[in-house]
Amino acid sequence: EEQEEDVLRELRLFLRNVIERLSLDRRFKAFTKPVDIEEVPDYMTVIRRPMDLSTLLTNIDEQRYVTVGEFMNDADLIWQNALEYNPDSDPMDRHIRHRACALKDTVRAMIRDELDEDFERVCEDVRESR
Ligand SMILES: COC(=O)[C@H](Cc1ccco1)c1ccncc1
Repeated sequence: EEQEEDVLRELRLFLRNVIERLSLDRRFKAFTKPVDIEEVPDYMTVIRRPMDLSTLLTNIDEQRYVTVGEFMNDADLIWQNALEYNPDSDPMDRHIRHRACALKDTVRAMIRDELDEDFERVCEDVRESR
């Protein structure tokens, strides 16, 4: 009902703000758009579920996330894919893995510091009611 739509609207506003702030951080430039499969032709053979910040934003606008947990399942793909596709000891791989771990820690810190646990519980009740 209306109150449920108000909660989901507030969730989308919170998640869009998280994405906006991550996208402004220069460390996370490589994660802002899908990996270019012209530049990296084997990417789709290695990574089954590509994810990036612009796709997360599209998913938010398409109302795919009813809880922060559902959002985190997709957000985690960004850093998990980066660790999986760039596993070598060469400096380039180490650099993108360090940035992927920074992305993971930053998202988790934002949610821990800024998301009210009662609000997330209401979102989970909405998910269970559907
Ligand atoms: C999330 O980004 C990636 O996984 C690509 C993979 C990639 C390899 C070659 C071109 O792109 C990446 C981009 C920048 N620096 C390292 C790796």
